[in-house]
Amino acid sequence: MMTAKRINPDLQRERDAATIDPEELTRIIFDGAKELDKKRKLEDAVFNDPDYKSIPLNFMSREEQYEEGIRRSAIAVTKKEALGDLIENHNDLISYNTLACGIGNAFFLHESMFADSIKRMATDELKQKMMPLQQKFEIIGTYAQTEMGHGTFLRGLETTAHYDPNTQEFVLNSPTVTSTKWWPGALGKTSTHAVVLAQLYTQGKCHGIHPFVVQLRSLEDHKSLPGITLGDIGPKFGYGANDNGFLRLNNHRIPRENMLMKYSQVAPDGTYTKPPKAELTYGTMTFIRSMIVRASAFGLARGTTIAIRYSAVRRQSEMRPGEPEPQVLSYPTQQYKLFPLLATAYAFFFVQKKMVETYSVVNQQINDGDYTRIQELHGLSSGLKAFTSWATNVGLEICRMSCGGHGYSMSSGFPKLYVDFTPNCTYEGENTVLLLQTARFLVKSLKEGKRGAKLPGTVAYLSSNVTELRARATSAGRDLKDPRLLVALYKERAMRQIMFASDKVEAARSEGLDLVGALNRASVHLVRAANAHSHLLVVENFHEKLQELKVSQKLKKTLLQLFQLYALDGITNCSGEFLEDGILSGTEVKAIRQYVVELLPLIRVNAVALVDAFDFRDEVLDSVLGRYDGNVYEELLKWALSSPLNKTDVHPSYDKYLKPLLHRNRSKL
Ligand SMILES: CCCCCCCCCCCCCCCCCC(=O)SCCNC(=O)CCNC(=O)[C@H](O)C(C)(C)COP(=O)(O)OP(=O)(O)OC[C@H]1O[C@@H](n2cnc3c(N)ncnc32)[C@H](O)[C@@H]1OP(=O)(O)O
Ligand SMILES: Cc1cc2nc3c(=O)[nH]c(=O)nc-3n(C[C@H](O)[C@H](O)[C@H](O)COP(=O)(O)OP(=O)(O)OC[C@H]3O[C@@H](n4cnc5c(N)ncnc54)[C@H](O)[C@@H]3O)c2cc1C
Repeated sequence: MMTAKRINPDLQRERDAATIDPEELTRIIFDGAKELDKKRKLEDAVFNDPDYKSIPLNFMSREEQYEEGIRRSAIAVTKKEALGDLIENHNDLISYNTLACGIGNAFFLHESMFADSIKRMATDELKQKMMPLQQKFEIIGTYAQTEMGHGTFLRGLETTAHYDPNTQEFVLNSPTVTSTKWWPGALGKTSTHAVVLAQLYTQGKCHGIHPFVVQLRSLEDHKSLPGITLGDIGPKFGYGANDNGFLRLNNHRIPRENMLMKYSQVAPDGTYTKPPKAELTYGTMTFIRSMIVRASAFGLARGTTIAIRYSAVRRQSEMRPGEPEPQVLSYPTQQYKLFPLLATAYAFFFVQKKMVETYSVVNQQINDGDYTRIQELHGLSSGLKAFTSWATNVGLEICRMSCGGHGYSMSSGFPKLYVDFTPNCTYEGENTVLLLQTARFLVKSLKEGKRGAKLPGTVAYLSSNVTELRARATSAGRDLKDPRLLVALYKERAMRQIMFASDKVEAARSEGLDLVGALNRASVHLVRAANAHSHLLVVENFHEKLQELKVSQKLKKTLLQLFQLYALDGITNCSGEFLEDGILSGTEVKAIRQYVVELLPLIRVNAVALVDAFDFRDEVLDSVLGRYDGNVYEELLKWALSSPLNKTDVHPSYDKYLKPLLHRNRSKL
C-alpha cells in the first residue's frame, strides 16, 4: 500500500474533533508504553524488510499461497533470532509471527500446541530430547487429534496405540476410514512430527486416549515414513495458505518413551498407571481456548476499524435537495450497527487480559500439582472462547455489510478477515459443545453453593440467592446507566438462567433420566445459561477495569460511555431474559432502548479516535476501505488496475470463445 500523502478531510475532521488522545488508550490496550514501543519496533522490523513483501494474496493460486506462507514462515524463524529483546514472551512471538507470516503462519501449531503438549505432558527425558529440536526448528510438529469421524467426542477417537512389551514399542493404526486424522494444521505437507492422540491398549485393556510423539517424515528428504500416509485435505472456506492435512497409520511403530508420560505411564512390561486427573490430557486445548479470546478482541477491533474509518469517508444520499450528502457515519442507523461492536471490542480487550492472567495463575498451580481450580479454568475458558468468538463472527459480517457494495470486494479486507476468523467458533472445541461444558460446571457450582460450599471467584455469586441479588440491585439505586446497577442486573439474569436450566436438569432426573440424559434434555437452556454467565463476566470485568484504570478524566468518561453502551445494548438484545423474571420492567427496557440511541452521538465524537487507538498499521489492516489516510477511492482504482485480469486490454479468452461467438454469423453476411 502507498504511504499516506494527504489525509482525507472528513477523516481529519473526525480526528480533530475527538476529545480523547488515542495514544493514551493505545498504551492501555498494549499494557503500557514499553510494551507498545516493542510492538511498534517489531512491526518496523517486519514491514521495513523487503523479504516480507509479496503480491497480494488475493491474486495468488492456492499452491502459490502455500509456498509463500512457507517462505515467509521460514525466514521469520531465522530473522527472529536477530530481534533479541523484542521477543520476550509468547505474546511477542505470536505478534511477530502474525505480522511476518502475514498470509498464514505455517508453524503456529509447532510453536503452540505441539510445543505446549510436550512441555506439559512429556517426561523430563523426552522433553530434553524433543524441546531443543523443536526450538531450533530441526523438526516441525503439529497436533493431530481430530479424525474424520470425530472432532468433538474425544473418547470416541478410533486411532489405536497397542503396546508391544517384546519390542517396547507402540504400534499405531488407523483401523477405519473414519479414524483418519483430518484437519490438523500443517499436517499435509509441512510437519515432520505430530503429537497424535490415540486409544491406548496395553495388557489387553483399553485405557482411553493418550498423546504420543510420532515422526511422520524423514528428516533427510522429507518423504513420509513407511506406514504413514499423509496429504492435504483440499481447499477450504479460508486458510488457503495452510495445508490442513490427513494422516493414516498402518502398523507404525514408535518407541515406548514417545508416549507423553508425565501424568500416565506404561511401564516396560506394559503395566499401566493412570493420571491423577484424566482432564490433564486436555490442558493444551484450554491454553489455546484462552488465546482465542484474545484473537476475538483483535478480530473485532480490526473489523470496526475498517468499517468506522470508511463510514467517516463515505458520503451518501442528500437528505434534502441541494444539501451536501452526509457521511454515512452520521446516520444513527449506521452508528447503531457499529458503535455497540466498537464497545464490544473494548469489552473483549479487557476480558482477554483477565483470561490470560487467570490462565497463567491456574496453569502454574497445575504444574505445581494443585488441581483445585482446573474445573473453574475449564468453565471460564470454554465460556469466554465461545461467547467472544461468536460475537466477533457475527460482528464482522455486520461490519462488512455496513460498508455497502465495497465491503464485498476483497480489497475491503473483510472476506479474508471473516473466513480466517470464523473457524475460531469451531476449532479448539465447537462453541455449543463448549458452552455445554461451562453449563455443566455452573449447574454443579450452583448445587455446591446451595450446600454452603465456598465457590471460586468467577462463580462466587452463585452462593447468594436471587432475593439477595435483587436486594443488592435495588440498593444500587435505579439509575439505569449506573454501572453498579448494570452489573447487578446481569448477575441476577445469569443466576436466574442457571437456576432455570438446573431446574430442568433436576426435573428430567426426577423422571428417571441419568445425569447425561438429563443434561442433554435441558441442553438448550444450559447453553443459554452459560451464555448469560459469560456475558456477565465480560460486563463485570469491564466495570472493574473502569474502576482500576488511572487515566485522564476525558478518557474515563469515554470508557464509561462505551461500558454503558455495551451493557445497555446487551440488555436490549436479550430483553426477554430481563423481563421474564421482573429483573427489569417493560418501561425500563423501553427507557434503555432510548439510552442506547442517546449514547450513539456521544460515542460518535470519538469513534475514529477509538479505532485509531487499536493501532493497526495499514499493512496489518490490509484494507483499502480502512486505510489510515482515508484515500479510499484513488486506492480502489489502483487496486482494480493491479488485478491480473487487467494485465492485457484483450484477454486470451476473447480469441478462444468470444470472437467465435460474436463473429459466428459473419461468413453468412
Ligand atoms: C496480533 C494478533 C493476536 C492474536 C492473538 C491470538 C492468536 C490465537 C489464534 C488461535 C488460533 C488457533 C488455531 C488452532 C487450531 C485448531 C486446533 C484444534 O482444533 S485441536 C482440536 C481441538 N479439539 C477439541 O477442542 C475437542 C473438543 N472436545 C473436548 O474437549 C471434549 O471431548 C469434551 C470437553 C467436549 C468432553 O470431554 P469428555 O472427556 O467426554 O468429558 P465429559 O464431558 O464427560 O466431562 C468429564 C470431565 O472432564 C472435564 N473436562 C473436560 N475438558 C476439560 C478441560 N479442558 N479441563 C478441565 N476439565 C475438563 C469436565 O468438566 C468433566 O468434569 P466433571 O463434571 O466430570 O467433574
Ligand atoms: C480451520 C480448522 C483447523 C483445525 N485444526 C485442527 C488441528 O490443528 N488439530 C486438530 O486435531 N483438529 C483441528 N481442527 C478440527 C477441530 O478441532 C474440530 O473440527 C472441532 O473440534 C469440531 O469438531 P467436529 O468437526 O467433529 O464437529 P462436530 O462435533 O461434528 O459438530 C457438528 C455439530 O454437532 C454439534 N454437536 C456435536 N456434539 C454435540 C454434543 N455433545 N451436544 C450437542 N451438540 C453437539 C455441534 O454443536 C455442531 O453443531 C481444525 C478445524 C478447522 C475448521
